[in-house]
Amino acid sequence: MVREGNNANKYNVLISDNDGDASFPYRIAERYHCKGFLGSGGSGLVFKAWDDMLQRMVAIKFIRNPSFVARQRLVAEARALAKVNHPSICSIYDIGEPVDEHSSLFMVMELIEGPRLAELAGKLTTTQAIKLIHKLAEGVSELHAVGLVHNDINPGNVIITQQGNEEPMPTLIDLSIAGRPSKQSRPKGFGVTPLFCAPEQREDNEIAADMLEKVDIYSLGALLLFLVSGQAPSKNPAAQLKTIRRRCSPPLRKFILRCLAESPKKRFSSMAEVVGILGELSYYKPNRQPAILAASAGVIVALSVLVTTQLTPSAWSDDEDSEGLVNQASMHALYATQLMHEGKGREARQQAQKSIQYYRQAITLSDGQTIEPLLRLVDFVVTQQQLFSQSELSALLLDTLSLAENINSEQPQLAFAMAKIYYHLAKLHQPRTNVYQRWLEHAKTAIERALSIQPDTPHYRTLECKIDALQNQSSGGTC
Ligand SMILES: Nc1ncnc2c1ncn2[C@@H]1O[C@H](COP(=O)(O)OP(=O)(O)OP(=O)(O)O)[C@@H](O)[C@H]1O
Repeated sequence: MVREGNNANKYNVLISDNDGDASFPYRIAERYHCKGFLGSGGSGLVFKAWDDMLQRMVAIKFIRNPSFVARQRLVAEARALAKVNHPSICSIYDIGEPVDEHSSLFMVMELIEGPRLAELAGKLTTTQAIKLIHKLAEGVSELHAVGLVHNDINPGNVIITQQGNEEPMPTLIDLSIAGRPSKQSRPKGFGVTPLFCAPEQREDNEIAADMLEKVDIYSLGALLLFLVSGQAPSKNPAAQLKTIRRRCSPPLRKFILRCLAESPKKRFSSMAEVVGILGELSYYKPNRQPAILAASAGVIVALSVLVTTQLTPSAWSDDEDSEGLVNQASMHALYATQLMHEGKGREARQQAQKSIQYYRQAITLSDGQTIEPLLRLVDFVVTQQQLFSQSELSALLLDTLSLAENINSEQPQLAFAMAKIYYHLAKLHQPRTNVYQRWLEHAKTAIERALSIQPDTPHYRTLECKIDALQNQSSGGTC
């Protein structure tokens, strides 16, 4: 059967249900062979193809109606994709020139095959949902770090892949309306998906430059709500969340509501902050808390008051396992974030210190059997710029490094954890200082060690690229 409808375009391309019969809408470089139609959006038609030269399957995006503006948009999308290297953001391979007068530009990218996030709504456990959105947030945070905002994160733009027993990996596609925060004209209402876009994206007023990233924060919160409840956000997400109390702990509810705040100013300050909190939430297990805590399922403050007044690290450390200690650390970390948001910096700092204390105990107790507490401590410390000075953060990382050095293990994860510590130590120091260069060299050696044991681990590759980028930056080049 041949279908046209939604996919009709200037070239009257006919797309067959039988993958083998599909053909590209216009002629492109001969090395690419059409292997089927993947999908279409407002401006593009995407096909699966075989790249004869590099002997691999790829996805190719064609312009639906080639015009000067459409070509500019494709180039802008390609450039946006080229700026980021993260497993949660679709990789770009090339952008090709027209081959004759009836042809146009085309974009060659990584082929991502799997279900859309939309198909998983309501089917994952809460922890799986948090972990998935955590990975996605890491990718979006990389986008923000290079000055881009996605603008249209929705369940149709995230494809889930899974290799063997590894955890599912979400990949964000379609950066066609990704914009720079500094840009004057934003893609107002253009192409965005109404149920998942921020309220300000539906209005006519210009969004202030410092608020542009908040639209992605809103959409990520909306995706998480969608995954745990099976429903898109309604006008009253607080009421919606109450109906799924059993699946949604008080800190998670609070997190989602803050992402979905009507006013962008009330949302989290940055995607990096969102990444940090999702990391904590993925470890938070309400059923591991004492009954009295579970019963006080009101707000995180109630939980935290109990934490601070009734529990001391030493009281817990005697009979607590490493996982329990990490859970305690997460609670204090979440509370620290809450206090910081309320402007209570001193109390927030105390909670952050408690969290660090618990993480340290967990690292000692786990004795190298799991590297998770070490990585989580590093991730927590480096997101605390508001609470600790640069020299304090540096001292905390050095302290963590000595804990890591005491672990006697050949695990690649340990090398990865150490690479991460060295990388952040370098980031805390001024470029071109001797100590900066030394940390970077150590980071490079450690990540190479991890990669020599487990070469195809995406997050090892991502860190390697970040280290290379820092090295290039200090020598004036780019990654
Ligand atoms: N890298 C990829 N791998 C596999 N399938 C893809 C890939 N990129 C896009 N697709 C498929 O093609 C469809 C259309 O892609 P996309 O949404 O990027 O097009 P678009 O026209 O730029 O979107 P819009 O203009 O609506 O923002 C997607 O919904 C998806 O099904």
